[in-house]
Amino acid sequence: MKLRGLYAITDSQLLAGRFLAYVEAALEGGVTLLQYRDKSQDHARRLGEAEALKALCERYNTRLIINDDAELAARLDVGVHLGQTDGPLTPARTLLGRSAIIGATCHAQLDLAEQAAREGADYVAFGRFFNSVTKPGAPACNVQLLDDARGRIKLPIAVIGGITLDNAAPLVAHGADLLAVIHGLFGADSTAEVTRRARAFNALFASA
Ligand SMILES: Cc1ncc(COP(=O)(O)OP(=O)(O)O)c(N)n1
Ligand SMILES: Cc1nc(C(=O)O)sc1CCOP(=O)(O)O
Ligand SMILES: [Mg+2]
Repeated sequence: MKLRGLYAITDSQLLAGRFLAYVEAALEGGVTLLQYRDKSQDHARRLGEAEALKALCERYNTRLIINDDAELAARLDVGVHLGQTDGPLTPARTLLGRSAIIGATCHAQLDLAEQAAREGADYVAFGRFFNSVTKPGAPACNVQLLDDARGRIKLPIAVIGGITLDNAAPLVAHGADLLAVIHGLFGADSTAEVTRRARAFNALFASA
């Protein structure tokens, strides 16, 4: 499967009261990867929501990724996204198997991406590219890094942080494969608007 297009990420606060409706609206518009990102310790709710997302993803032929939690990913037989403090990639690969998608946060550091590649990641993520409402304190990154990554990084590249329809096109032009978006997708007033945004993010790849 080619990892290219919209990478939708959930946010439990932003999606409170409209969680599945907004996720399904995004899936209607086209989502290459869907990440379940919930930073709480409510394990029962996390399991229930992740199971519901897995069922939705199966209907829309989208791959589900769990943020931070390789054990939950293993329980559901889906992929995982690991940051630099979320545990090593190698045991996660052993736990999840060869066919699972495993992604790694690399901030603005190509050496971290090369290390993730050596350790068997399926994609690397760079960010944050713009001011992020969701994670304002994330280290900053710019498109020069994407130019530098060309030739050095063979894996699909996800970009993240403050991405909207107004600022995403240059990232795709500079080689981003996956646009990882929370607020710029789900910070919308209606399900119809979420679907429209998802379609528009995907259209950026069609014209690149
Ligand atoms: C696609 C993608 N890229 C980066 C992150 C950030 O991961 P991390 O640094 O572990 O921070 P948290 O998301 O866990 O707060 C991500 N989740 N997804
Ligand atoms: C979860 C996350 N990680 C980042 C990083 O730079 O590693 S930025 C970020 C938040 C992404 O949400 P939004 O699209 O609302 O800015
Ligand atoms: Mg993390």
